[in-house]
Amino acid sequence: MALKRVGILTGGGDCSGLNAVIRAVTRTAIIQYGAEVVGLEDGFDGLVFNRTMPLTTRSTKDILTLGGTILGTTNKGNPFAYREFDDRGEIVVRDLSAQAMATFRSLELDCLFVVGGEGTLELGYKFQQMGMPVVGIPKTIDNDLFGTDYTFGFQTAVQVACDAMDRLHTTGRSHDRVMILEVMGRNAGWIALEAGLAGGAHIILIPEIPYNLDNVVTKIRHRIRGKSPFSIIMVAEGAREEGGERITQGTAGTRLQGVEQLGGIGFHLANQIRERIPLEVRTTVLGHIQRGGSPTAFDRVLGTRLGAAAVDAAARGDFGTMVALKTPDIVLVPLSELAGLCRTVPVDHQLLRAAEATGVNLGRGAM
Ligand SMILES: Nc1ncnc2c1ncn2[C@@H]1O[C@H](COP(=O)(O)OP(=O)(O)OP(=O)(O)O)[C@@H](O)[C@H]1O
Ligand SMILES: O=P(O)(O)OC[C@H]1O[C@](O)(CO)[C@@H](O)[C@@H]1O
Ligand SMILES: [Mg+2]
Repeated sequence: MALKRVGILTGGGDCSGLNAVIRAVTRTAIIQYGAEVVGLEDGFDGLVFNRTMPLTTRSTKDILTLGGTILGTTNKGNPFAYREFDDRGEIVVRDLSAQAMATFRSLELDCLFVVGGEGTLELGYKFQQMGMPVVGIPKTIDNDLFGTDYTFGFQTAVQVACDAMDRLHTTGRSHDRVMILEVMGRNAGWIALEAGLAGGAHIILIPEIPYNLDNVVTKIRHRIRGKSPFSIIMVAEGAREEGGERITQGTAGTRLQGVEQLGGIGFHLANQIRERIPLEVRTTVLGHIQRGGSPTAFDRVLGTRLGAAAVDAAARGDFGTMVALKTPDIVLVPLSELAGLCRTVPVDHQLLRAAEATGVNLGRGAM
């Protein structure tokens, strides 16, 4: 189909590479199809409240290397259950999806490119079912989307976490300490696992494998008896002890989201370990540093490939799909196959085998 006017929004937590995607969509739509491109601001809020910005080759010319998203984003603001404070300070929940559909029609868009993780893409799928032509583009540092080898943003987050590990190694070794690094990932351990392997962690704890504390302590004691007494532990924010609960910071600050904010396992683990070993224990929480800053070359290339392929898919009329990396190709996956699913690390994954084969303790089984 001829593309005249297309829209794009970015939703969920930001990550590196979002601007590479925005640039690729904009340039492909203009250069290949002569279309106009409309940016929706702050995720689906832009669609609900008609907040837009024109995107051109000029306005996107210096953003390939830029972190964040020039469109803005939010991990709140579900238009199907929009939470706001009323005059009395009480939370009211309203369905604003019809308002979003009305904006879409008034903007005379041929389609909407929805760049997001599983939460944002589920919303995209709901709008697709209401008649909006949607093409999804998989984003998230968590790498927890089915259907794609990798989401963009993940490799950059892993690189940042790996750099942090390298630095913790030198200080940990110098002081003979146990150094714990807590990383993001929500309910998936991908960042912890890949960055832990890349950074030579001695212990990696992920949500998919509740850890046995005795096991962890045994590994540390084993190292204390050896020639390198220090230990480096990588722990995912969603990790928990066998029989224990995930540790959270309560609900998000504004109370408008209701989603649990994870974090705190690094300090909890430090307290658990400290009592049982003769070394000092220190915790570093990497936090949003993983999401900020310039994307790695891999994420710039992946974002550019996905953005270009998404526009080609729209021009063919392939709506209700997500563009995805199936190495070495970019393929299309139906949004219906992804909705509501979260891809966690399978407990028999080869990455786990490689970790244990090389002596990394995963909080389970032998050292
Ligand atoms: N299961 C769900 N069903 C419908 N809407 C959801 C669901 N989970 C989250 N949302 C909404 O989707 C939006 C973003 O969700 P979420 O925070 O999960 O981001 P995401 O797109 O998955 O990206 P990331 O996980 O990288 O932050 C928010 O508006 C949130 O309210
Ligand atoms: O930006 P916020 O609201 O603190 O969200 C943090 C969450 O978002 C992510 O960075 C991306 O989904 C998770 O890894 C993390 O749990
Ligand atoms: Mg998500």
